[in-house]
Amino acid sequence: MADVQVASWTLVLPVKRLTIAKSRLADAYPQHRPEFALAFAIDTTAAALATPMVSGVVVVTDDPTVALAVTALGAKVEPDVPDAGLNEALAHGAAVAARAGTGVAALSADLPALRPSELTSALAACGTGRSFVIDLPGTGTTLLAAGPGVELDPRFGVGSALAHQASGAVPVEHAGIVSVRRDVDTAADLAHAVQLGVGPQTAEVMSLVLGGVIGSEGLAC
Ligand SMILES: Nc1nc2c(ncn2[C@@H]2O[C@H](COP(=O)(O)OP(=O)(O)OP(=O)(O)O)[C@@H](O)[C@H]2O)c(=O)[nH]1
Ligand SMILES: C=C(OP(=O)(O)O)C(=O)O
Repeated sequence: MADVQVASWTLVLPVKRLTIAKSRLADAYPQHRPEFALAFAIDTTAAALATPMVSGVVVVTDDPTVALAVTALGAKVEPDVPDAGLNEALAHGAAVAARAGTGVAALSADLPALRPSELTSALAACGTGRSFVIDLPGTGTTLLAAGPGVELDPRFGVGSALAHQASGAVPVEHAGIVSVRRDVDTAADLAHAVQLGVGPQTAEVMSLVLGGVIGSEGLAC
């Protein structure tokens, strides 16, 4: 737990257009890749909104299906910055989120196993400055937090764990927050998330896949 805790957080979740999202799942799940991307975003948003320390969620997306689904859950939607990429989208979302006067944290929207209790632990470990959670592979970032009034300064992308550390953000203790660290990029990541226990939308798409034509798409390990 951080020495001085931030009581309330507004989270910023980025979601690409479903037509292009989760391209690394395309080989294993050619028919259900967009459905998985949508399901991950919904399950992540729902878990974030069910976390007591989270007072609001801003989803940055240009995708109308995602926008409709997350609005129904209670999230606010902000449009993407055209052709600017992930960090610009997050910086824009963070500027909007900061109006709440809370801490602001960017959270990957591909955490289908996310548990509110573990997100609570991760946020409780974030200080009043900038903190981040390293993904399970150990090189990326799943959460970047900034206390009230502190600029988020997101540096997501390949090697973002090192980039965030080099920019002065403090890594959060790993123990007990596996669901916050389990982002799903590949079929093997998805198999691991299923083992941890995924949210209802992802479970439903998975059962569609498993009930489909055996051999055309399957649970890769
Ligand atoms: N709004 C927005 N979200 C983005 C953008 N780029 C990535 N994201 C989201 O950021 C999160 C992490 O991105 P990636 O893991 O690279 O996801 P992805 O780009 O869908 O996956 P790949 O196509 O396999 O690289 C996912 O929730 C993406 O939807 C962007 O330019 N704008
Ligand atoms: C965007 C990131 O990675 P990935 O594409 O693996 O989700 C990151 O870890 O900063």
